[in-house]
Amino acid sequence: MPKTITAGPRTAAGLDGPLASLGGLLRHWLPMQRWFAGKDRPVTDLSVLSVTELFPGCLHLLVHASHAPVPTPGGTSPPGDCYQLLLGLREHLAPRLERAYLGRAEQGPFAGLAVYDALHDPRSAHLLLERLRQPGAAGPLRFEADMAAPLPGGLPPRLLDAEQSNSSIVYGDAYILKVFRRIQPGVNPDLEVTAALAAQGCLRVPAPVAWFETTAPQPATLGVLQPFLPDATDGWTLALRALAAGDDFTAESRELGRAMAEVHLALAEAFGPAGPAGPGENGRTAQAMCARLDAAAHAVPGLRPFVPGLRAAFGALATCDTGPPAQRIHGDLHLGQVLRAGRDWFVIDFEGEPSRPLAERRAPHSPVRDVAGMLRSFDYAARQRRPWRPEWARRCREAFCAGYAARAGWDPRKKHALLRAHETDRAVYEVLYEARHRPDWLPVPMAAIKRLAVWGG
Ligand SMILES: Nc1ncnc2c1ncn2[C@@H]1O[C@H](COP(=O)(O)OP(=O)(O)O)[C@@H](O)[C@H]1O
Ligand SMILES: O=P(O)(O)O[C@H]1O[C@H](CO)[C@@H](O[C@H]2O[C@H](CO)[C@@H](O)[C@H](O)[C@H]2O)[C@H](O)[C@H]1O
Repeated sequence: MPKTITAGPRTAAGLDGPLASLGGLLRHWLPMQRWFAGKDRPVTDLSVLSVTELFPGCLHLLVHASHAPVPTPGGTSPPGDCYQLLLGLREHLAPRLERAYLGRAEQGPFAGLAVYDALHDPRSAHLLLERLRQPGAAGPLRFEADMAAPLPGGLPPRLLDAEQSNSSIVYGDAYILKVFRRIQPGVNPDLEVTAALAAQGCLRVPAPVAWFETTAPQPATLGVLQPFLPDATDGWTLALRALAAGDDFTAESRELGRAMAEVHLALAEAFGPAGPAGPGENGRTAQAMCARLDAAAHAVPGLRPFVPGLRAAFGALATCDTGPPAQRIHGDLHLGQVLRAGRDWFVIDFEGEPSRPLAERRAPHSPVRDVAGMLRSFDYAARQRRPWRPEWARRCREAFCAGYAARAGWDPRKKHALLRAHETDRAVYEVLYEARHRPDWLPVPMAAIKRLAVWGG
């Protein structure tokens, strides 16, 4: 039977009892993972917030990684983050699990056992699906399923190779389980929003069919299972293919704009609009954008010369008093978050920008922010090829906005100040994201920063 071994903070350096010796392995392994958010700051401490034996040979852990506080313009950097881990323990590790290997436990009850990331292990992935098929509890963990849609058993699992913000397992090309890596207290919008849109009858978003959460140390969503679209290709792959072949991508972009407007309408219906932009609302948004810019410029020195030019975009937003009402939005929209199956576009990953606090990600925002995210993505795609194809991106951006306008009833291109400010804010986010996760990609958003700061668009 699954059991909770312990709960409550313990420092890994001084871990006692059954967890002795895991701390050293985690300290080395965690910062190397793509989804680890604190790569730019040394880990000062690791504490285990909860550990549950999910099934024999597999521990479920919530681990808090602390960092030394770094002064920033807004105060100090966040003291750390909580991560979800599933650790396998075996005497002998099969060669196919070598890339999931953390090391060998040296002491305690696991002494001599190989420790590895259990999500790579088909046996653990299979047992995880079995848990979801039989809703119930395991220590602080709760497994829930939409009983209207019973899940078949025995579907072969495969961990998606793509290194992302989370880890996803596909079961028999029928379902996909996203295991969240960075955990914040509260319901994850990727469950909250997809469930609300499903209840709304929105078919553009795969509906959640099962999920799991924890009740300790605080309630939080840990993973969501959704139908897998086996014949779908993501927008990023399609855009790069079109670029490589010299193909036009405007028809797809127009349909994508239309699909996104439909999703926004369904979101407004499901959660309600937050009301028309009141006086001062754009000013408050502009202030928040300025604060994010200052924090990003503090972390990435290359941004600093452009700060005055970028601030002008936020200043223009502050003085403009119109805009579509704020509402729940996607929050991290780009070409990798949309899938095309046949002629239809689907939208996934409603988690929002992973580095923002959950409360902020769940708050209403201008839908222009999502539009800006997608427009930036066309620019990212066009910059993957040499020579750079600005015309290709410009045509896609126009087509996306035209499709959006046709369905939404308002045209993003006519909200110039709003669009420019949101595009600037998104490019600033991207600079920080790339500096932390993919420094080689930094020139891509930096090129947009230069354009936005110097030419204003
Ligand atoms: N319902 C789905 N059907 C088909 N593929 C999917 C589905 N959901 C996600 N994917 C694939 O999995 C990848 C990762 O999913 P995503 O939700 O973006 O995870 P992350 O939060 O880790 O970025 C996507 O880029 C997409 O290729
Ligand atoms: O992992 P997520 O999909 O939640 O999003 C994060 O990673 C994205 C990269 O994988 C990053 O997107 C940026 O790069 C894309 C190309 O790889 C590009 O299409 C996007 O426009 C660009 O923002 C995203 O910002 C980040 O949150």
